[in-house]
Amino acid sequence: MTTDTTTKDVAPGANAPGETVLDARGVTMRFGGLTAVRNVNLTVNSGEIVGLIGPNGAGKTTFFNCLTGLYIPTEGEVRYKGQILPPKSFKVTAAGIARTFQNIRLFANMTVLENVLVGRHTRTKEGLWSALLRGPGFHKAEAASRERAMELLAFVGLDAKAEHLARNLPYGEQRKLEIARALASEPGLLLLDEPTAGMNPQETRTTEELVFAIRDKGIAVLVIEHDMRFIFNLCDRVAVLVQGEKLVEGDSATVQGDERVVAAYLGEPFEDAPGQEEIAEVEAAEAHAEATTDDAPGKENDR
Ligand SMILES: Nc1ncnc2c1ncn2[C@@H]1O[C@H](COP(=O)(O)OP(=O)(O)OP(=O)(O)O)[C@@H](O)[C@H]1O
Repeated sequence: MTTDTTTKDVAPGANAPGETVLDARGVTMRFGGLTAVRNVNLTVNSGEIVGLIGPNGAGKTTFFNCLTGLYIPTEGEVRYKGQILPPKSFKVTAAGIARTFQNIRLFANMTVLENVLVGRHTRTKEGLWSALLRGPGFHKAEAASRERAMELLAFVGLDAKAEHLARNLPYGEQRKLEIARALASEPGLLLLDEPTAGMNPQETRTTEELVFAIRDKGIAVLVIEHDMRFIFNLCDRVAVLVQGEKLVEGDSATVQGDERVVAAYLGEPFEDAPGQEEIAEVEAAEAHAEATTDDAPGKENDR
């Protein structure tokens, strides 16, 4: 598979340099008694690839859902290029945010090209009557849409498979098709939810190149991923969510070197973690208790 990542031209939804593309403030999402996301602030600027990492159940996908209108946050607000986002997925897509899903959501029995054409509906101006009557306006718009869809398929390296059924693509290519479909709405911000899940190392590397190429077209990217190598190679900034809260945010080196992040990934407590002195004290107390127990009468019966 060849991914055309050399094209440096600018995408129709491209952002102006220096622009704050996404500004999420104080986002909290509760499900009954469970607070899945708590008071999270996150910005994504033009030209950036930002990573969102955290252990399973940390609230990453819930946060994505709050950004894309799938959930209305219990508290907080989300702005895209300064405008508060409407609380409906299709309106968020029309505003300029596109996403892929953790579990692939393609139309399995449609062709690769048709899947991308579906992704273009928010950018197609032709109305229902024009489509039904199939007038000249419709045919012109349809031809332009096809041309753009084929460009996007070439961009992700799937143009040769345009007429294949989506369900017949290998898993890694289905993930790329999802990205092409998301790009078809001409976004300024692309959210990727675990884009390399289930991929082999070679596919992961081409996905990495593809994300860089998307950034180079002027589209900002926010990506959730469990593959740390992928994240730290790719991202300008990484935010770490743990138990719904943002624990750390910074460049790859800062985040990788933060001992709270290491602790969170190992499932150890990260708040008030004991220092060397406390550990030595506890070990001494345990040794003392053991010695006392060994001397105590009746210890054999206790075992
Ligand atoms: N619709 C929902 N109703 C109730 N609880 C939910 C809902 N969606 C998510 N949760 C809970 O919110 C918490 C965060 O889940 P979420 O899927 O956002 O985590 P995640 O970081 O994306 O995890 P993973 O890495 O495993 O995908 C979990 O405890 C989950 O069970």
